[in-house]
Amino acid sequence: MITTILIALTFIGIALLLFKAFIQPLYRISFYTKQGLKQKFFVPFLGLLYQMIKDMNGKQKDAMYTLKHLPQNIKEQNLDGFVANLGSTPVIYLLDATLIGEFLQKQTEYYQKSEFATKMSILLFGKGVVFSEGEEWKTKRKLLSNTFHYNLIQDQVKLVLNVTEKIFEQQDQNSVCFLQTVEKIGGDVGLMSFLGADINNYTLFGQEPTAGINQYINQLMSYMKNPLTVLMGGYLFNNQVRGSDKKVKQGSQEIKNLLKKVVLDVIDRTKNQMNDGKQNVDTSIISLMLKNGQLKTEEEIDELVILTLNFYFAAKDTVSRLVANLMYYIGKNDHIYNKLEKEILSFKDEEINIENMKKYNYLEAVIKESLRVCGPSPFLIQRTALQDHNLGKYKIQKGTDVNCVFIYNFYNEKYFENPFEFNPERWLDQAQLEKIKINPFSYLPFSGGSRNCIGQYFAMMEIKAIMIYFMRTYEKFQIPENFQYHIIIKTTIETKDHLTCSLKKRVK
Ligand code: HEM
Repeated sequence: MITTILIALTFIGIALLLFKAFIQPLYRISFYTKQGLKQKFFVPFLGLLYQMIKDMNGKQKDAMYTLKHLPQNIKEQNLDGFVANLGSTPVIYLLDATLIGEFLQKQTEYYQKSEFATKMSILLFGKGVVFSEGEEWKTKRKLLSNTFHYNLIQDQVKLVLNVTEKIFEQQDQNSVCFLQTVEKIGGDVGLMSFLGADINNYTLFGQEPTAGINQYINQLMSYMKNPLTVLMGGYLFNNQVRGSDKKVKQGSQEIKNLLKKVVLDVIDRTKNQMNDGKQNVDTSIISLMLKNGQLKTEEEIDELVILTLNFYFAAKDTVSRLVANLMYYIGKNDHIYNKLEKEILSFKDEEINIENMKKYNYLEAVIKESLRVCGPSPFLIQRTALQDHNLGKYKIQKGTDVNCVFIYNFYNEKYFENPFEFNPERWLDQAQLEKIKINPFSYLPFSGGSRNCIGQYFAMMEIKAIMIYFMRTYEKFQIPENFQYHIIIKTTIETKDHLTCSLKKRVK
């Protein structure tokens, strides 16, 4: 009897698995193939992710290899998009720039960030602005936009330069890891500009906070990769079943506790300064919120802690990946390095401020080219359709996931001549610029529409300040011969080994 029940249960289990792995996703995908979208990269449960993992671990050593090479095949050059799966959900990957543009305009009305992409982050760190939707997102975005006003960014250049100098000085000059150094700069600058606080006056897990957070992220990444975690979604975490579930939760709580301490200290300091009649003591969000009569309740303070975390990760991870990759490309292309060095040194006696930064045309071109070739955001955080609607000529069903594959256009001959070449000149050449401008949605390293990157101007200023400081301070570095440029996916796109070089200061 028991054997019969067991056999029956096994059959039901297998049938359910086959249904979830093949029948349901393929049936839902057929709704889109019938409308003319190609089915690509269908793999039970993993979909396109499988191709990226294969590219990352295969001889290509580049998680983005297939997506970058898609438009090389002439038949694939003018695709609207393709449909794959993630779990049993169909995912439409938009390729055509005009369709991407339309999606970005419609994103807040018809979509929200997918549960798959956001669930764990929300459980650990809350929503903040990045994972909020609807009215809640609008309120937070409006509040944050105050801190990104042009005048405020202008005031932050000095802060970025001071932090950059301090952190480069702290490194062992015989072995400077660009990614880790800029991660520290990005994180510190993010918190100082946002909160007006120096996080280095505190400790986390018995070490300096940036190191503590990095240690936690590594632990979190192995936790997320665990097959049981993947299979059970948030269930194990919610019920705190394993030791690792508890450890991951405790870690996130300690990070939040640390930031709450920082926030409370800054609130006290700012209130005291305000009472002393020092108006506009600083331009941090805390001053702005206090002036607006906010930050009176525990809830408001907790929400600010979460916003701070959003900010910290957005500022730390993106800018550091970009600068580390930029260093690799200029390091291996002498003519580009020399031209950049010449431009930066030609202004070496001028103050570094936002106005003077406008003169560095070649630097701007190098950054734009880095964002194209090796930027940290080749696509969006996945979205889920909230209702049936039309996108271009396609009918999109509620529950379908959609993503924009920006990198497809970055590597498309239609917009970028010789797209595999790292060529900053293209951003200074009128004919090539015309080609890029054929479609305003072909180049969106910071995304577009109302949910574009709120920190994009801040990021550009920060990258410029770091690069100007670096080139004024150090002589040309050599990329170690054994360095492998192996692109992987972690929290964003980064290299497996981190470029680490010996640096020599210029003689003044
Ligand atoms: C090279 C640097 C950066 C790149 C390439 C970049 C790119 C992006 C992209 C593509 C998005 C849209 C994500 C999505 O909707 O799925 C985004 C959103 C966001 N970024 Fe950035 N980012 C950079 C730096 C920064 C910095 C320095 C900050 C803060 C100081 C920041 C703060 C944010 C925030 C808060 C959002 C969410 C906006 C919202 O949902 O309304 N980013 N970023």
